[in-house]
Amino acid sequence: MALMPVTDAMAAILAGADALPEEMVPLEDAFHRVLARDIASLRTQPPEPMSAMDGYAVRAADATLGAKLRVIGEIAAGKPFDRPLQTGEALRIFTGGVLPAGADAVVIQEDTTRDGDVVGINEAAISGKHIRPAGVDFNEGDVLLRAGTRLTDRDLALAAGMNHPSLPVRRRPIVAVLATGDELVMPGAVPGPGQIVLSNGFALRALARAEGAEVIDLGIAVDTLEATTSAIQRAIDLKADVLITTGGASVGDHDLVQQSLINAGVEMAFWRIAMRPGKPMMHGRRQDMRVIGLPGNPVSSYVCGFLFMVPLLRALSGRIEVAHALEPAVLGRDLAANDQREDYLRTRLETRADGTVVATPVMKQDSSLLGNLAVAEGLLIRKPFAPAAAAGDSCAIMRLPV
Ligand SMILES: Nc1nc2c(c(=O)[nH]1)N[C@H]1C(S)=C(S)[C@@H](COP(=O)(O)OP(=O)(O)OC[C@H]3O[C@@H](n4cnc5c(N)ncnc54)[C@H](O)[C@@H]3O)O[C@H]1N2
Ligand code: MOO
Repeated sequence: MALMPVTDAMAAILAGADALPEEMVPLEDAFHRVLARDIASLRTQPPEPMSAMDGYAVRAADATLGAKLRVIGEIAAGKPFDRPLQTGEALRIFTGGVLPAGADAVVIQEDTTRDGDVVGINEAAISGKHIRPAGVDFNEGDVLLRAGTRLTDRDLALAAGMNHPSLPVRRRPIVAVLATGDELVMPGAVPGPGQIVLSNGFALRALARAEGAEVIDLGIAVDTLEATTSAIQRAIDLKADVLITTGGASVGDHDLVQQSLINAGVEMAFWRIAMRPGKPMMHGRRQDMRVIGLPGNPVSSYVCGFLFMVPLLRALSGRIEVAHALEPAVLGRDLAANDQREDYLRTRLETRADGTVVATPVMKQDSSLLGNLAVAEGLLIRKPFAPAAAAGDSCAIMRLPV
């Protein structure tokens, strides 16, 4: 059977992956959530011209070097003055105070000498200086946050400034993660003969959480059709949007995931892709639940989770950009010609003084090597049948999360 190209696999996984429904959340809970709609400002900021400094509001034409102006009152932030400034007058003003009508400049207090209700001007005023005009930040109706944005800390401050106490965001995708394999024990246990410690789920759940997902750990299913099918049924009962399985994806007698998925009513879309690591990956759907069946090898499961699960979660979250960014780099060592599988090499990255990124793939690329995966800062992509390449040749990389 021909292996499915990586781009076709990605397209199949993303087909129809529309954004989940929207919900309103208080601003305090909106960090890193994805906006469901464009957000327009409910107010103009600042609403009126305001002083940027502590000093004196003046008419620039009056406040020439050596001028003496009569101080007629005081303006603090939130306490405007109720009459316009006349010729020869000044108003004591503080940062954030509303500039009075008639005034067109602020002289900072360091450039003045105060004597009773008279202020001496030691530095001529310049019209407009130290004034923040109304709307200099934004105006009512300005759309400053776009649907599909993953809200940063600064976005929350902006939304607050625009007077939004809550924001419409997309529901978080629910991701259920199931490990399969008789040989698996949890970290901290004493493994029996031939047993190994489960590692895949930890990276995959962290990856999903970092994309804003709500995560359910379905634990470990032993290698029987009954145990695997009933764990898959739990994901269905818990209304998972995405089910991630690891292991049991290949052709061995104990690789039961595909049959268990079919038994649980999942319609399979593909099995086996032209990719290394990750060849036995599979994908299917049961109504709204999407399934990505990842290989058991720890590196294969992580690389495929990074490559396919992350964009799927971004699409379900309504993000504008779902694909991982590709960056240009140069090879740090020679590479042999590639075969028919698109290769995702675990690579160290180093940035030279001139900004060039040098990608040096780790020497051992076996898909069981957790140590080499942990030291890798990126993945170097080699197209199927790429010819041999030499150190210094250009290449393309994706950065792994930090
Ligand atoms: N005859 C063939 N054999 C294999 C092929 C093939 O095409 N023909 N493909 C190989 C490739 S490529 C991969 S990748 C693996 C994947 O196989 P499975 O998805 O069936 O994975 P398992 O056999 O269940 O496990 C593989 C390996 O990974 C360990 N494992 C499993 N789950 C976890 C976990 N949660 N945490 C840590 N380690 C885990 C498991 O103990 C095995 O050592 O198949 C090749 N074989
Ligand atoms: O393709 Mo498998 O994922 O290399 O070990």
